[in-house]
Amino acid sequence: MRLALEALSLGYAGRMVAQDVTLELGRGEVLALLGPNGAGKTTLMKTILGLLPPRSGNIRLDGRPLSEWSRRERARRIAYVPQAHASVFPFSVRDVVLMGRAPYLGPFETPGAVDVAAAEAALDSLGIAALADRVYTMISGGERQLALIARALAQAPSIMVMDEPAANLDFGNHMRLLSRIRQLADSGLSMIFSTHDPDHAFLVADRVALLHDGRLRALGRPEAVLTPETMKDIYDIDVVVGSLPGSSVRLCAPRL
Ligand SMILES: Nc1ncnc2c1ncn2[C@@H]1O[C@H](COP(=O)(O)OP(=O)(O)OP(=O)(O)O)[C@@H](O)[C@H]1O
Repeated sequence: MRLALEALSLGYAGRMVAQDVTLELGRGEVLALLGPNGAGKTTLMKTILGLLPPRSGNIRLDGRPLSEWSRRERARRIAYVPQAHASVFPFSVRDVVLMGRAPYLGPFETPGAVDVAAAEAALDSLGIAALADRVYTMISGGERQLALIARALAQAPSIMVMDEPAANLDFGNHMRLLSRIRQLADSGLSMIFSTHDPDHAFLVADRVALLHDGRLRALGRPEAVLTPETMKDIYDIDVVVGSLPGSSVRLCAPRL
């Protein structure tokens, strides 16, 4: 098992966000993290990344407690894609992506040919090679999001944790990203991504973890977890779940 959360409690000083979260993530598995605003998705991701200590319980990476991994070792295994932010520093997109190579460089070492090649390959694989020389602060929110995903790919991790990765993307890039997530998983990368859209889970996730009211309310295959009953219970919205004629993919539509 790549990642195991064992009876994990998470939160901030004086504020418990969720308790008793137990789940495992296997090689090449895609896990979608859903839950209402404030349910604790970002908090859970920060805890998995070692940015926030667990309140109790354990996290194991490749069977070894996360607390025993050095920051550098951890960064070679887990990459994080935050929500696109506007950096204040006018780095080129290529340099932002090259930052993903930091865990492989010594303290004063500058990136070499292998690092540049990894950055270029990551940019290429997302179809944004043309952005390489643009200034990160002067591209669109969606382009920044793709650059951050390229940075994570350049890091060559075995697990990628993504906070609403499709939030800023147009419909085309959105669908291309989801299919890229599936391809990367099929090549062995394990993925956790948060989303507010149940259809994202239906499209690419192997399993869904649903956080609500301080608990892991459900964990399982999208079709087992994202039912009209659960959606009503969690979001107080009536939905229909089904497939369009000629398609096997399930979709979730509101009954307004
Ligand atoms: N730095 C912090 N200190 C204290 N409480 C925080 C902090 N950041 C978030 N919280 C609280 O922790 C809870 C979980 O927040 P979190 O950001 O993990 O939710 P989320 O599921 O990612 O929400 P959203 O869907 O709105 O992004 C919320 O009640 C939030 O107010």
